[in-house]
Amino acid sequence: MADLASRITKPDEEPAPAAPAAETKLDGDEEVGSALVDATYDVEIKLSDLQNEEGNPLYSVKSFEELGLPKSINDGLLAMNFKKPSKVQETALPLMLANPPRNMIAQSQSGTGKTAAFVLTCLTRVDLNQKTTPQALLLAPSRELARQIQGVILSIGQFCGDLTVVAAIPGAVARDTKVEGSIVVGTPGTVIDLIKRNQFDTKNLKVLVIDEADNMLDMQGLGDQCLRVKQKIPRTTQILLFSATFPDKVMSFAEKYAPSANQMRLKHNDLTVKGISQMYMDCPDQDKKYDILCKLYGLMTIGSSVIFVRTRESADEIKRRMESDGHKVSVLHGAYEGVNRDTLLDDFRSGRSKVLITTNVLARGIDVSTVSMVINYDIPMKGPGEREPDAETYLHRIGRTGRFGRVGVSISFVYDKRSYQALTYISNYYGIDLVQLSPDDWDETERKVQDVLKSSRAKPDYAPNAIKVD
Ligand SMILES: Nc1ncnc2c1ncn2[C@@H]1O[C@H](COP(=O)(O)OP(=O)(O)OP(=O)(O)O)[C@@H](O)[C@H]1O
Repeated sequence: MADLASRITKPDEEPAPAAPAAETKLDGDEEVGSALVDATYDVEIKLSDLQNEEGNPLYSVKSFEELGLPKSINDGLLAMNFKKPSKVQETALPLMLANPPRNMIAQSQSGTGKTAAFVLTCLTRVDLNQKTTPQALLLAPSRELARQIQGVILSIGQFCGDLTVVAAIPGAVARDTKVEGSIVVGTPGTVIDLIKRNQFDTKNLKVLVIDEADNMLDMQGLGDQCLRVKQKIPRTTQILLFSATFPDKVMSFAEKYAPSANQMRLKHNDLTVKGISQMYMDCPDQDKKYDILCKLYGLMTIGSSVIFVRTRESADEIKRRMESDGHKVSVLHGAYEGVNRDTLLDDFRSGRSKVLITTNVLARGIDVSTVSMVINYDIPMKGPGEREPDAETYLHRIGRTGRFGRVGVSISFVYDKRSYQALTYISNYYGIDLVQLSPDDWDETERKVQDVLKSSRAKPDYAPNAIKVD
């Protein structure tokens, strides 16, 4: 307990200020119009300031044009309102685009634009005139993330002519059809099945991207399937591994999987994103967690939020109870069928549903810019008997908010010695100061959370990629 106490700010202290500093200004939103910006808010964001701040993961000195990308791709970036690359884009892109192609292992904080970095590489490397020949394969751990990446490819590549991108996810490719597209994005199990059934010809693949690579290459999980994919692709295929986390135990395997790779690595202490204010709620016991959750929602008008729980059953149970208490919530986990899952996430993305209760299935990669709060209803644990704190999953979960310079709050619920110790371990691992919230002082809790959220609430219809950059 003493450990956590040294890491947390005392209840009567101010919460850590949300980055960026309160004096910075929020620019209008080019796409949705400046009328949406509430001028009375004094905490405002300016992405260009963050991108000029050395040491910030969004910092860059170059423009996309200087990275030598084709005009059609630059036009796509412009249409998405990407004015300047982030650090991972600026640093990794020239290395990935150099010839002869070299493998890459790249680590960068959550929400800092890794997807565009590898998508730009794929779009630059494939011959888009060969519309039916798969030349780039991107693998992700969930159907939601694969679909999201497919969307990013189609957006960035919107001026690249007749771009064909196939989603190789459960139920998407009929048994008797060939995978015909320049780029394929999928989950490893489905991709292996398609290769086995000769539906997917891999012999022309020039690039293989593995997103969330530490998770994908973990031999307790999807590692075996990723190895099988590698055995089926040409030896010359450029391999790109991306994640916000690369624990040492996976790293040696990653280095074998992508030999002689260029590497971009981060230290534990540099992994957290400043825009996410990390807090914890000291709950009296397990049973009170639910009441505290409802109280939190009752008190606060929060943008969109995600509640992470340990099991599918508790996700369903919390949904049932919250609904019977008059809250409108959605739930998504692995027990749901594919297309249902797509609808659920689409509802959440569009704001039709504002609260999403989920398991670790959505802990990684999902990019919904309106998410201003993440709740760790259960502290993530891993290993046999779930006895070890899962610092990686913690980081990915909280990273669903605070994306690309936005601000957000994460609240982790602790209630007993074990959960308290697990959070202590996680906060020490990343060197973070967690702010304590007390269920006995709701005025103070509300103030601490709202202090952070008011800047993101200034733009209720915050569209993805819609921060205006000077
Ligand atoms: N250069 C840029 N300018 C403005 N917005 C950008 C830029 N690059 C990426 N973005 C936006 O930033 C958000 C986060 O990007 P992305 O999803 O790629 O993060 P990530 O690093 O892959 O995060 P995670 O580790 O959670 O998967 C997206 O909404 C994306 O559109």
